[in-house]
Amino acid sequence: MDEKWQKSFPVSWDQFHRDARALAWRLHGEGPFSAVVAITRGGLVPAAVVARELGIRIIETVCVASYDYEKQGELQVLKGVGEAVAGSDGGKHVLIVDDLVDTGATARAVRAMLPHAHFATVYAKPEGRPLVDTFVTEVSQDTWIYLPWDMGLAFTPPIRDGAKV
Ligand SMILES: O=P(O)(O)OC[C@H]1O[C@H](OP(=O)(O)OP(=O)(O)O)[C@H](O)[C@@H]1O
Ligand SMILES: O=c1[nH]c(=O)c2nc[nH]c2[nH]1
Ligand SMILES: [Mg+2]
Repeated sequence: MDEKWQKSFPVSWDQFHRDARALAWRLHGEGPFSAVVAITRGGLVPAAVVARELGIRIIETVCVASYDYEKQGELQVLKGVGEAVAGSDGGKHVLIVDDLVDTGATARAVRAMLPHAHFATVYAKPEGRPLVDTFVTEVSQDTWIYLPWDMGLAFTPPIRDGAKV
């Protein structure tokens, strides 16, 4: 692990589903929302859960890439928000969903596209937190969140032999 990341926060599918559902509960009172914009790829999974819970059927994507594993590179917007969802009102009644906010670079870029939309993430780190309207769990800035789609089952050495928390 890069020395910038001192702690790890592994999340199972079960836990992620529970946390995404908790996000939907928090968003329930904020709407109504006419559409969800998922920030790919990480936002696709919570967007599906939230859209199911809140009965939203219009799902749009904004495609952004910035990290190559744990290294942050230049932010690239590969696909913007379609006109049908973006409209002319700056995204009023639109819900933007991502898995997490870290430095806030991704959130800042997408917020600029839809300034009046509601921005929601499952996890938030302190630097990015001010950019998010609704989130579920905060983790420290030096924590790397391991999402379930990036992991597989593997042997873990006993604590006595140097297993890391
Ligand atoms: O707040 P930031 O510092 O911008 O980091 C947060 C973003 O980084 C990750 O996406 P990534 O660019 O790795 O692409 P992915 O969703 O396809 O994994 C994560 O899913 C967020 O979208
Ligand atoms: O899987 C991830 N975990 C993180 O903590 C993170 N921060 C930015 N991008 C990230 N992706
Ligand atoms: Mg992402």
